[in-house]
Amino acid sequence: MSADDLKRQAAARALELVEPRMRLGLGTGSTAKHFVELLGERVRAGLEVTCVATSEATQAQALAAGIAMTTLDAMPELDLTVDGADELDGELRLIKGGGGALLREKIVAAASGRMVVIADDSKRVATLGRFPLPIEVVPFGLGATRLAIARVAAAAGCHGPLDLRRSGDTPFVTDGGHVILDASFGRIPDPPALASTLAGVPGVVEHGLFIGLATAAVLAGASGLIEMGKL
Ligand SMILES: O=C[C@H](O)[C@H](O)[C@H](O)COP(=O)(O)O
Repeated sequence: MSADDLKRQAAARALELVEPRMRLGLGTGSTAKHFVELLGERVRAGLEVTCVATSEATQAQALAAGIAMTTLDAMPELDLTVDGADELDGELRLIKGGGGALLREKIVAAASGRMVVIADDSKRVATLGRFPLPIEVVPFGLGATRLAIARVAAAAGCHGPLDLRRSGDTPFVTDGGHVILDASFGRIPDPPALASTLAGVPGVVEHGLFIGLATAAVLAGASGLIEMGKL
């Protein structure tokens, strides 16, 4: 079975959690894309839900699928968000932002009563950090912000290059107009400590550590689905 088949299986399991009239957050990435596709099929068959997207890409996909979309301004509380992840550990702590959507994803997850992660089981790690941690920063003062991040990260036991993400010949720009530093730490010994110290660096808009946000996960692997937390 391909990784894409596994992602779809995880998405299909999460779809079972959706009930009529729910307020949903829709994630971003190749796994969340399956969820939006499957949700669209249910909506076209008569299911009523209202959704908020975590990126312009997901917004466009959802609208094309016929899903009713709104904003967190009109609907500031959501019942359930279903989203992918780049890594998750045994405590449902995540690294997100491989697709650059971490800021909106975190805002939407924080506005949701539940956040369910869907992924293939290759995303499960013992210690976060193998996947480079995306850190969204404002372009102004990038050099100074990068140095400050390196210093606070070292104090939290994290060392490694902070690479400006590129899209071809130019820096990758997020939906919010910011840029991303991908931090190749290898391992993050204390994710909550790093998360809080990064949040205090001027110029850092958000980082891809999601701590205490995911309430459950569905991981699809060759031997079936593994569920973590309370679905
Ligand atoms: O910014 C992107 C998101 O955090 C994605 O949810 C994450 O990168 C996982 O994406 P995928 O399902 O494509 O592996």
